[in-house]
Amino acid sequence: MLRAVIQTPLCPLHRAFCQAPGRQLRRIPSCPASRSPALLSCAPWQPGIMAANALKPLIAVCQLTSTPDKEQNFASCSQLIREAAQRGACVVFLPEAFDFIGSDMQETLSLAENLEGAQIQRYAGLARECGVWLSLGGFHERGEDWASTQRIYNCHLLLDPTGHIVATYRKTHLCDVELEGRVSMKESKFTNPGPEIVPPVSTPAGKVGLAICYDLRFPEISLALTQEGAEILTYPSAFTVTTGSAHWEVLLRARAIETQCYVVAAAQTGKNHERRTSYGHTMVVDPWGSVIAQCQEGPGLCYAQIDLGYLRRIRQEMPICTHRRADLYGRVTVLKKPLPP
Ligand SMILES: O=C(O)CNC(=O)[C@H](CS)NC(=O)CCC(=O)C(=O)O
Repeated sequence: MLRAVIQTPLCPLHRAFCQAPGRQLRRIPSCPASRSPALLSCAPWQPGIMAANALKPLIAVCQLTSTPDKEQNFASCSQLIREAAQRGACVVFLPEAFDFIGSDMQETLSLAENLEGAQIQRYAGLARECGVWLSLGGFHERGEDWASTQRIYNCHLLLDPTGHIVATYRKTHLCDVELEGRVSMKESKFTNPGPEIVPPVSTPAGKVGLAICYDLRFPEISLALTQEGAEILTYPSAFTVTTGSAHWEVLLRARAIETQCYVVAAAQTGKNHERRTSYGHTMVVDPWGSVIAQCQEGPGLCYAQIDLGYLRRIRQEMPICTHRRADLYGRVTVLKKPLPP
């Protein structure tokens, strides 16, 4: 029983309960993380659980309904980040377009800022104040070439608890998709593709590989990041309802299973503006492919504990990375200097 408790990613409520000496671990029905059957079992508190929890850092994943109103979006994000920090999360993940979702291309371009702008400054302040790492998925960034291209980048930033930007990844696969009568997206009309894949970054939860939304459909990038040492793959997203209901969970679990990484996917949910609704289903998948946390409908948070011991055991017991046949199909890696297209 103790074993089951130690291996179970406990939500912060469970964790708090579990750490109280002599208490029973109980299901808390209002907790969105308590979906998996393992979380519903009762177990007596035992010494050692606290130590085991300390080795399994807690992460928080945010689900939002961004609109064109930047102030309102910041207020929503900061509330979630504060709540996550209070519950003890060390890394907080925000979805693609956490800053805003414009109602048309012109509005999107006019609301975009550069990395030195007020928006990122405010998030740096929040990271410092709360003492957390922040994964800011999909910031609408006016890059250095803004004046000449009049296009932005879709930029995923990682901030450390001092508010420093420790990594920036600019979305490399742009979503140009036309499903007649249902979905129409032409991201390349207002976005430049990122020039490179960024090596994973060490955080207290593990080594984080950065990607964004539509990148999820390209297993090559997840494999390249894993071969560079990633333990946690991140896909901050704003999936459509049509494609999300068909593909979202399958793709996330497939990426987790084939790379043996944790997969963290913060998502937009609900009605962003008159003509846009996002799929939601923010989730965390473990390296075995189990969904260990998931948000309900609407804005909110879910939590998971990252157990790198569990990840290592899976990779040891099923060492797929040593079974690759690079002699047959080549090797996918992060190229320091990408080849010209
Ligand atoms: O444009 C913004 O403001 C924020 N960015 C997005 O919403 C992006 C580009 S349009 N959306 C996707 O990539 C959806 C992918 C998707 O739905 C799929 O792969 O099925």
